Amino acid sequence: MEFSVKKGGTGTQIKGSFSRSACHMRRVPSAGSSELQLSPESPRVQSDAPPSSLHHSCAPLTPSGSSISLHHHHYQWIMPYLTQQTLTIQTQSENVTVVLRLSEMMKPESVLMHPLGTAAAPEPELLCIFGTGDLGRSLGQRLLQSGYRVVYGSRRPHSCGPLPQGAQVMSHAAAAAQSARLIFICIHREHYAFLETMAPHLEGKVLVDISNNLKKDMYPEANAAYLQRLLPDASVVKGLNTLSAWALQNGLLAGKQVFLCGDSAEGKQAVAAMSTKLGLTVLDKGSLSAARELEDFPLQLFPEWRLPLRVAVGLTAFFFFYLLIRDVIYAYVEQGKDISYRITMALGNKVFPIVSLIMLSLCYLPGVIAAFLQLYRGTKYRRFPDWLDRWMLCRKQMGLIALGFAFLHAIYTFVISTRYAVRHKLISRVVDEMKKNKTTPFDFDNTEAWGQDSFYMLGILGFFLYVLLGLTSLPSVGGSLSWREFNFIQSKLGHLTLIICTSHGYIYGWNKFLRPSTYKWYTPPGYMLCLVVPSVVLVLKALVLLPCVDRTLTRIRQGWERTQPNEEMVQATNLYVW
Ligand SMILES: NC(=O)C1=CN([C@@H]2O[C@H](COP(=O)(O)OP(=O)(O)OC[C@H]3O[C@@H](n4cnc5c(N)ncnc54)[C@H](OP(=O)(O)O)[C@@H]3O)[C@@H](O)[C@H]2O)C=CC1
Ligand SMILES: [Fe+3]
Repeated sequence: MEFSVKKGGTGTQIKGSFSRSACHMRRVPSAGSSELQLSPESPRVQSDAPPSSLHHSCAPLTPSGSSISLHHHHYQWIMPYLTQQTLTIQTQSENVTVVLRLSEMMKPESVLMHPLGTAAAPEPELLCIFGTGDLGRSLGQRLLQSGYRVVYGSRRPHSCGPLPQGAQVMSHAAAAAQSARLIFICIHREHYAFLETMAPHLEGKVLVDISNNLKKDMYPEANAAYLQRLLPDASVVKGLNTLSAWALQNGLLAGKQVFLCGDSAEGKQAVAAMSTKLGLTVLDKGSLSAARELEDFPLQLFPEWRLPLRVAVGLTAFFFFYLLIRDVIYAYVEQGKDISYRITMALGNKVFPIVSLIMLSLCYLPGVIAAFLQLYRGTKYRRFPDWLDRWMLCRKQMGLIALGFAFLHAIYTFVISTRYAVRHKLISRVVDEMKKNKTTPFDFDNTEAWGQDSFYMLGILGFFLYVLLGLTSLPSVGGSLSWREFNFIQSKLGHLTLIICTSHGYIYGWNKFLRPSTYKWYTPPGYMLCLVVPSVVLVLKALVLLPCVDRTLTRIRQGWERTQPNEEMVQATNLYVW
């Protein structure tokens, strides 16, 4: 922050320093130059607190009046020291511009030196809250801590229970009659009706509707719209309803995003300014007609996770029962063996990688479907079908669930060979071989060794890339990457991960594909089934990457259209363009 002071005067100069608790200024005999420079010790002061110390260098004052450019936060702080001076204080921030122009030339001897405490600081803004319930109390406490004055409107001002220290409480009408322009309605919607009787008191006020409902579509109109209908002369702003009393009380607000909507721009601006002071980040959602959308937000339960979770649960259930029948029940029925102990570990370690690989490929499938759709239509200016849109929007969640399953697979793989059943099988095999008097019980199969080593290598590499993809999908990591870097990792490395993991699956079954015993009850094994989707995705992706296809697709994505739209088509297309 830079300060420059130009002060009218005849060779007068001021030397001084400002600090939080004191101000020192003194006149210094003219040194002959013409400007007074104020240069703060810390060049960038962004906080609410005034600069801890501003040392002003000496310089004489010019005859043109004085001006100091300050951040508006410092304006209140510096004011007491500048009373009755010929000073222009200009503070510029997004929405505050304060210009004080005092008529006379600055007379340094008239600078009042007094501690900050005794200065006539402007009174903090008064805010009103209707309702002394959980939310009302927590909100009031937070507002008081942020430097506001708070007055409550209550049905029972004398018996409404403990309220935050420093707040006043009175009847609704008396509270509304106070100077507060913003009134927070912290009352359940069912009780709004009484507010209609108070219409004259609430005329011109900004009413902040924070209410939520217990479920969607409980009422024919949004709560805020209902409030506006009851009180047409007030400006209703819907917002802050995604906050909870608990978060307000515990101060967990910094950077939290809140939504606002309302028909009065001034009303919204006032609520936004207050919210910013509370440390919240405000997002304007437009007019009051968006109120229903805002009221539905707190009722949502992981909306973007719903589809991926359903897919994951569906696939897990399907493959679990499929493998249960093929492995455990088949062995019991056909061979009379009870291997049900495999349900817990062996079956799990088959289901998890299968679901993981299918879900990973489902992250990349919508991308290639979209590419083919654009190629088929010859334009990018037509909306994708809704199902494809929704699918594309939850790719990140699909990927993270796939990563979770891959983690489980990795952990299971570590312990699977240490199990009793495996050790027992191994030892019995050795003993059997010895009993049969074989001289070389441990024939070394080079191909088998190659196959297993490659299988593990691909598994480890695939898992590493999986984790890398997962990490870059975190907002804090992804945010630090450029778009090209992010795209490289999520697209190029993503497809590489898919290739490696699919190869891992192929190598697992490389010598089993043609064996008739693999197809128990004429069903293919799980790992074969799970290779279908990734293989299809990779083949389609390879087709998209063919130079002739890629060229056309790139042109389409740059805005080229195969057919010039005639008027009729434009009309039809307009329905799809977004
Ligand atoms: N609690 C939370 O975390 C959140 C709550 N909200 C919303 O805030 C609103 C208030 O919630 P909350 O504070 O939890 O609820 P409470 O039940 O704790 O408080 C509601 C307050 O409304 C007043 N009230 C009750 N009945 C009537 C009536 N018949 N006429 C007039 N006033 C009445 C009372 O205050 P008095 O006795 O002083 O008149 C009462 O304390 C609700 O709409 C809720 O959806 C929104 C986000 C989070
Ligand atoms: Fe594996």
